[in-house]
Amino acid sequence: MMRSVDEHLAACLSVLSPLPVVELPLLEAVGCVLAQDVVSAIDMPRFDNSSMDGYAVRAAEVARTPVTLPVLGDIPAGRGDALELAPGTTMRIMTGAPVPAGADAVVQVEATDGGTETVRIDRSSQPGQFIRRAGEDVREGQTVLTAGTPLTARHISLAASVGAERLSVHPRPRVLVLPSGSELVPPGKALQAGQIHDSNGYGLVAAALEAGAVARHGGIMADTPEQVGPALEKAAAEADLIITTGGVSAGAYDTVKAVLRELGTVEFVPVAMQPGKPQGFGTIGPKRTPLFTLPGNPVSSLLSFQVFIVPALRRLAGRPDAEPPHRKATVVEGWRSPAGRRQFTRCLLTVTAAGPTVRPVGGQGSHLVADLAGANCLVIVPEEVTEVSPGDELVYIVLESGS
Ligand SMILES: Nc1nc2c(c(=O)[nH]1)N[C@H]1C(S)=C(S)[C@@H](COP(=O)(O)OP(=O)(O)OC[C@H]3O[C@@H](n4cnc5c(N)ncnc54)[C@H](O)[C@@H]3O)O[C@H]1N2
Ligand code: MOO
Repeated sequence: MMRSVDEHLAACLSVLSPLPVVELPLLEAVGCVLAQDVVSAIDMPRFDNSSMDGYAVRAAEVARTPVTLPVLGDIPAGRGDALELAPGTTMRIMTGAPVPAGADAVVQVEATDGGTETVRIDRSSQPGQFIRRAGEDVREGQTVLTAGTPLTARHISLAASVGAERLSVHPRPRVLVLPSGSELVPPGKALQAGQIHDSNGYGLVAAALEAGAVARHGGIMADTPEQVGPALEKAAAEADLIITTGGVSAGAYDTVKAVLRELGTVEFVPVAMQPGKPQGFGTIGPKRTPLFTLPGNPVSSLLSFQVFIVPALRRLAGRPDAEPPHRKATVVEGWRSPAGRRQFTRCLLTVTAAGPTVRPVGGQGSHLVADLAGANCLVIVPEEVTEVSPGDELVYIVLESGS
């Protein structure tokens, strides 16, 4: 009995919860989800300060211009001693410097002769002009960032402004990718008869990095229980999520499946999708580390990552579940799809003035990595549809957000 894509995803997500909260220095928290509100201990601006390089004045004293006033000193940014502007005088002041007591406006230098002993002021000023008031941005005790916020540069900048040095966050999930197969050798090594380069290991680590995880290639596992067993146990201790590929269908050397039957609670289920039918998910080891066994075919493994592991990583990282894909495009060239299975068709999405259109890219065999690299979206063909025709409107998933 096959499981639907939605049932399998729900089964995987039901055992996952956000990773325990850690405190991280600001720059390590970028991309993580904030787990605790950030409250400001200070007003911002902290003190009334000038927004222009110029002269601190009493507005009433420069109402009629030109007027010449003595300059009694300089206030650079960072000056901290208590200052008071004597009546009938002025002080030079720089952008960001504290406004002296008694002054209620700043005249920008361009409206003066720029003098340092005395200054001629050519333009009158309103009370409050060019003064940034204490607390007008943030009040002491104000919550500036709320738990649940995915932290971007804007949020890190704000946290730094209020002096937060470390933030409580859900950490980035640590993902370990373990491809299996005695035929695999890493790129860079010469291929002997019967061998192929491991592409899944690299593709999946790249996909996990793109999804915001801390991802690592854990090395190729040959199809022997002596390699697979210890590699999985070690991974269970080190990672927050393990991905294996290969060795899970009906082959005589499907070692991953055989070893996991002994090791954990991993369930192997055919899922009603194409490609990517043979799926496995469960937990292993004392920490109950989640583990996905993805099919070995390279296209199937990357596509399964999109469908099941992207949502799983969101859950671990403390992000809310994404909305199901809903954007639609118009098909310009038809194709066939198997009955009873949800097909994820590699397509080229083109956005024109008339709206988005899609056409299939190359062959749909799950070994065709070149054609996958040429696609930029996956079109979702519902289970009951067997024939896709030009003019049909179908939902699609964009493969890379950055392109
Ligand atoms: N008798 C059956 N045979 C197969 C079935 C089936 O239902 N009955 N399902 C087919 C489907 S669909 C898929 S998908 C694959 C899944 O097989 P495995 O997950 O066990 O993967 P392998 O057999 O180890 O490898 C499949 C294929 O992919 C290549 N491969 C594996 N790992 C990598 C890698 N890291 N980098 C690049 N290429 C890799 C491997 O050489 C094989 O060609 O099973 C079908 N068979
Ligand atoms: O399901 Mo396989 O993933 O079709 O190639």
